[in-house]
Amino acid sequence: MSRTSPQPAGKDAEAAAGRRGFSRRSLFTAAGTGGLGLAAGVLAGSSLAGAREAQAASDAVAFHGAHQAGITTPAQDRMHMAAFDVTTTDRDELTAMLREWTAAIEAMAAGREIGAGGATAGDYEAPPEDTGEASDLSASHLTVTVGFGRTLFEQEGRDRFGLAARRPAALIELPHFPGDALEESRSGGDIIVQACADDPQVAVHAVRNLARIAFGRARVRWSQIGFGRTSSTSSAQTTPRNLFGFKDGTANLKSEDAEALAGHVWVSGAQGGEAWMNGGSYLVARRIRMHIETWDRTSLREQEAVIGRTKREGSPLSGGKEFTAPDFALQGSDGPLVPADSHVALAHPSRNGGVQMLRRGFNYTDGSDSLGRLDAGLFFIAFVSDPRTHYVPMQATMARRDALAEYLRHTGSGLFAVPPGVPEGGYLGQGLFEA
Ligand SMILES: C=CC1=C(C)c2cc3[nH]c(cc4nc(cc5[nH]c(cc1n2)c(C)c5CCC(=O)O)C(CCC(=O)O)=C4C)c(C)c3C=C
Ligand SMILES: [Fe+2]
Repeated sequence: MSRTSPQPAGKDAEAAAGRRGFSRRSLFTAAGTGGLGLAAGVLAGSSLAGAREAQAASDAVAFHGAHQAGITTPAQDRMHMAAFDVTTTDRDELTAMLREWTAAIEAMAAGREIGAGGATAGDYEAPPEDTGEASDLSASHLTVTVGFGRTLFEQEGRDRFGLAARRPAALIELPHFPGDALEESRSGGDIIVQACADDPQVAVHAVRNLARIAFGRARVRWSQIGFGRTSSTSSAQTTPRNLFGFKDGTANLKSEDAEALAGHVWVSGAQGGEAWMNGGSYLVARRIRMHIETWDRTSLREQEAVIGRTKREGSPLSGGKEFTAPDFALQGSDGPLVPADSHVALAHPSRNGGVQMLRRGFNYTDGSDSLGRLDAGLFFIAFVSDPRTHYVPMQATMARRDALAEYLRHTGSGLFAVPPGVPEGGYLGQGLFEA
């Protein structure tokens, strides 16, 4: 459909630029220097445009690859995670949506507006293809990671999309753990979307636009915004702190450790299972409310004993510096220097059959409750090669024995199969639907 309303000068030129896929930031900057007509001219040829394009590209994370971005990508500062329930019963509509999502994610990750018309250069009588609130922002290291929940494959005995036989055995229903206070409205979902960026508006824009594209085929079941990373996933990053004030992520798996990632994060043919998951991973999400006010009335001695590390440096209580390995055998006058029921003692690989996980969680705050207590905590995210061996046993032990458990309440939960990365011309989950 062609435009029927009067257009501002230069609009056609802008539309042409849009169809080439303009970078959000370069268009904004150029427009700011003297109107859209000039913007088109600048885009067409000046070195300024080239510089801006380069700048936008410099904080873009590659979308295509063997694995999806947003797993080993250095953890960004902000997150918006959304779980979707699929509302269509038509498999072709579902795959069409995944194709449209793939194109949209590819554009947003590169710092471009979605679609040929973007936010302003499309059909004047139709809703824009991009909502526009990120139009003057750079890519901000946006990554969007997509996974599939158990209910996509089978729900209440129904094989909804002819996928039941393709559900990986590792995509289990997580068991109930002691102390769980899970809320249905914060748990589960057919599809998960994890959008991470260094600018909150870019992450929120990504989820909002995917929800808009999904209209009539899927709807948001729950979503969570996280505002501060609680882990480092690269040895180049400093260790951040969680809302209890402790360094979190010290002993995390790092993206530089390819061997550990191969063993503990990526699904491989060697494990057997569904071939469409090779190169993928499993995302465990737990919304863990932290009893902030109780913690804040707890002595520093007790806080450190609960974690098993010092608050200032994050060093193990057995001595050394932040990255010194804890010595669980070293005794003090009252028993082990790192208490046996401390979080670190119970989570350490030596106590869990050698398993490790890639933690990628975020702090969250959702205001205060009716008693004036902060509704805040850790939105725990971990990527593992098999949740049956790499998450369930550890969580079961912690729920029963971890001194930290007294200060926590798990209120949301989800487990999702994250397929491998998308090759050029492919779409998210293609191997599941087309093999
Ligand atoms: C089941 C897995 C885990 C949950 C759930 C979990 C929740 C949780 N953790 C902290 C704070 C810290 N965790 C730390 C280390 C740590 N935690 C887990 C696993 C879970 N944590 C692991 C595997 C590890 C690493 C253990 C090791 O190898 O030494 C630390 C210490 C610093 C660090 O290494 O990251 C802190 C602090 C909170 C507050 C929390 C729930 C809200
Ligand atoms: Fe932990």
